[in-house]
Amino acid sequence: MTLRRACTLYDKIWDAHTVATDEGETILYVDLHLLHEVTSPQAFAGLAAAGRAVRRPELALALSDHNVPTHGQYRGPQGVADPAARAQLEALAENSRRAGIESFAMGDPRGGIVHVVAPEQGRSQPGMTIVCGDSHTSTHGAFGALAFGIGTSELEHVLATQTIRQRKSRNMRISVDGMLGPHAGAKDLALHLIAALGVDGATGHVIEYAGSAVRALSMESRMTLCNLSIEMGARAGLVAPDETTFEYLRGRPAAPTSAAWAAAVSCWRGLPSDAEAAFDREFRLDAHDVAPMVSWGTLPSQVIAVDGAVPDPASMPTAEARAAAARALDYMQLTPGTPLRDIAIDRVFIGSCTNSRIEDLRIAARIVRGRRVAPHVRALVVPGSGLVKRQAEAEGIDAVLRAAGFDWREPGCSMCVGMNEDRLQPGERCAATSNRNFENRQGRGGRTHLMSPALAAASAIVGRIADPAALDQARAS
Ligand SMILES: CC(C)[C@H](C(=O)O)[C@@H](O)C(=O)O
Ligand code: SF4
Repeated sequence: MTLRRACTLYDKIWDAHTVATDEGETILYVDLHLLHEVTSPQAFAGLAAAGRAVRRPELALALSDHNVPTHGQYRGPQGVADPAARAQLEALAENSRRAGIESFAMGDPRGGIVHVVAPEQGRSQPGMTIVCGDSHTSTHGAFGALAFGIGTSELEHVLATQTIRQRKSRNMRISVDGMLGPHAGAKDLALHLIAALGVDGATGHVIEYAGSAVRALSMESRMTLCNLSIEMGARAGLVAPDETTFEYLRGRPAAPTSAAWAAAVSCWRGLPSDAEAAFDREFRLDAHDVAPMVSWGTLPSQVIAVDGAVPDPASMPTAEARAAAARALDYMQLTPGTPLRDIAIDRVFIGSCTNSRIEDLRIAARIVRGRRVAPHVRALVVPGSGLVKRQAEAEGIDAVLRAAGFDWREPGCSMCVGMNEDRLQPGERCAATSNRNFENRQGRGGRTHLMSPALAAASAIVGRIADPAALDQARAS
């Protein structure tokens, strides 16, 4: 009898992709290389300067997402006013054309945010190694893939060799059991975890999310959860593949078909961590304890339940936390003790690779149906891809949102990062479904409150930070 070491999902993917080891580092084979226009131009330029070719163009996919305007995309890069943005978009189109890398042009309905499009096309699959010059590459871990962000010089190396040099991380399991409450979802779970662990809480670790509450999540929700792993410092976040994963992938353009599908599924079934596998760290959470969450500060860990009040920096446990909270409150122009529900907002942004998939838009539409956005609020919905947009339009979601007063746009990163013209004005306060509430991120002087699509939709209607329960009460009275 041979005794096999009990392995985690992470171990299995790591071992299967190890090409060589060298002085404590491992050369991993890369199955999928995702590219976008902001971090790739220098890598292609470096490659060209070195006279090297792209080794496996068929294992890459390039998307224009950060800089694209959210209207008139059919005009292509020529329609982009900002010359620096236009140059990056043109470079991506030209570089991928030359290298033979699949790329969806601006305005192609298959285009959109790279972390929405690759799963939607069936390119992100269980057991893969996936890299991209973007921190939120962790999103693809929802498929049971090892997916992480890389820097521009690494990007050039992947283009040239289809491998990446890595040091293995520690492995942490976060087990969430029980049922999430009616208005709490994957976003609230992720924000709760970031608050509990801190923005550096998972540094040096690859997280595996497990437990009955995680198993019960849809693929869209698993992507939201894995997306935010990076905001607690993790190298990557994974969910073991299961029937939910296979059902999502079945029939997608790049998914295997017929006999190859059966073979792939049978291989994917062997990926989950062995029952006896040991993790370097374990963290457990009861899903009942997760409330709808809202950020009050300028870090994704500075969050509290929506029925709470702005905390007092003096109540923080360390001098560092007190200083960070005081600075955050100054930037956010908030006073300790103010109930979150009393905070008026100017803007609402429903979008980003965290929350712009069809499930997110369905939730928003369900909440705003038959209601109106508060008169002082400007609200924006940016679907994550052209196909999400189409699907939403087929379901009448756009009509519901437009009737309520939301602006319905074309796909891209948009106001998540303010690299196109969708930005907050100085001092504006925004309820946002994105993942980072850093100073100036959504526009210079802009103030971001992170929350779920359900809360952002409810906040748009009330004109203040709100949860859907507040709307139910208003309707009943
Ligand atoms: C532009 C890009 C490098 C950046 C990232 O890596 O995350 C962006 O996507 C972000 O969300 O801040
Ligand atoms: S949507 Fe936001 S977080 Fe996601 S890749 Fe774009 S800028 Fe980064």
